[in-house]
Amino acid sequence: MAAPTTASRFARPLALAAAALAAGAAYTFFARPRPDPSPTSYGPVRIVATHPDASVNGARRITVALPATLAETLKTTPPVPFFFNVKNTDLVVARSYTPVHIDVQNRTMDLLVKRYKVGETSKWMHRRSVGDEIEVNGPLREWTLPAPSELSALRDAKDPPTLAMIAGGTGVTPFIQILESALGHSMSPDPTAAQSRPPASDAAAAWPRFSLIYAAPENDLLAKQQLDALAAKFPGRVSVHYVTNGRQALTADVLRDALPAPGQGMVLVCGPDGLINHVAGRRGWDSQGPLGGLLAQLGYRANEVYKF
Ligand SMILES: Cc1cc2nc3c(=O)[nH]c(=O)nc-3n(C[C@H](O)[C@H](O)[C@H](O)COP(=O)(O)OP(=O)(O)OC[C@H]3O[C@@H](n4cnc5c(N)ncnc54)[C@H](O)[C@@H]3O)c2cc1C
Repeated sequence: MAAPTTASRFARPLALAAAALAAGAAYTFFARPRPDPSPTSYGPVRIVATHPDASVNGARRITVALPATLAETLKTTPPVPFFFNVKNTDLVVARSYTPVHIDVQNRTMDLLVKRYKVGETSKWMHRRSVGDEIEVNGPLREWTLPAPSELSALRDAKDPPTLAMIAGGTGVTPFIQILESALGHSMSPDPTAAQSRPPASDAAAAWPRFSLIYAAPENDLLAKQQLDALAAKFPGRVSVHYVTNGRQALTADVLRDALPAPGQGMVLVCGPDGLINHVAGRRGWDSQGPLGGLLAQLGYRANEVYKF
């Protein structure tokens, strides 16, 4: 047999090396396990259900399976409210969504996503199907709800303090999350998920009373059935007031009736800019801005109010 030439002697090892490199690169791109989602990195979660919200035309409840590490984080009743960023991989933009139900037994969480006609990511989310993976980053927090005992504004409170929440549109989602966490009551429409929320153990549970004012058109009230069920289950502890005939119907009288008096609670406001301006004055880009609007007229102080 003829001795191999120098070229053919190197050809085989080079080919093997090239194949090994290619395999390594393929492993890096396709086979290496991607990290679970965390506050510092995006990771994949799989959609296991997606259904229209019963009360809103144009909103979907999207249930995703939680990877083990994320399920552990959320099982220990993390401080609320928290949200996840979801990457729209068609446009390489991200939008934030607030989980409205965590199921610890089945290791899932529900996002409630309203579809905006001119919104790209909400429409993209509505087009996702069961089995699709989405990239999420979280849980993230801009602010953490304190217990009443942590608030200097409540030092002279005479009544059991009330946590009041004023929401417009999808601004209700952090409040649904706070209520589920505080009361250990499932906010899933699925009755089999009723016992799957861990008992509340964080600052939210320390609030004796909750009052939610929810402003949105009648056919735009997200999770209305769950909110009504909550008010029925906890009479005296939870009250829900709907304002369905426009922002102008959110008057000082409506607020006076539904809110704790100044010094007797805390008021959270979340929704479109117009609603926040009307109720509590303009929020700064990276600050709360001065308290204004109806709450200032009614005598609340800035340290009793938080604007999302
Ligand atoms: C911390 C946080 C939590 C959020 N949680 C949720 C949630 O649980 N469910 C949910 O559906 N959305 C939530 N949002 C809003 C969400 O992140 C997106 O802004 C929304 O889905 C629209 O994105 P888009 O790309 O489809 O539309 P965009 O192109 O961003 O906007 C489309 C149009 O919708 C208007 N718009 C966007 N968001 C709102 C809003 N919240 N209220 C009124 N008008 C709005 C915009 O002004 C614009 O005219 C949250 C936002 C933040 C910052």
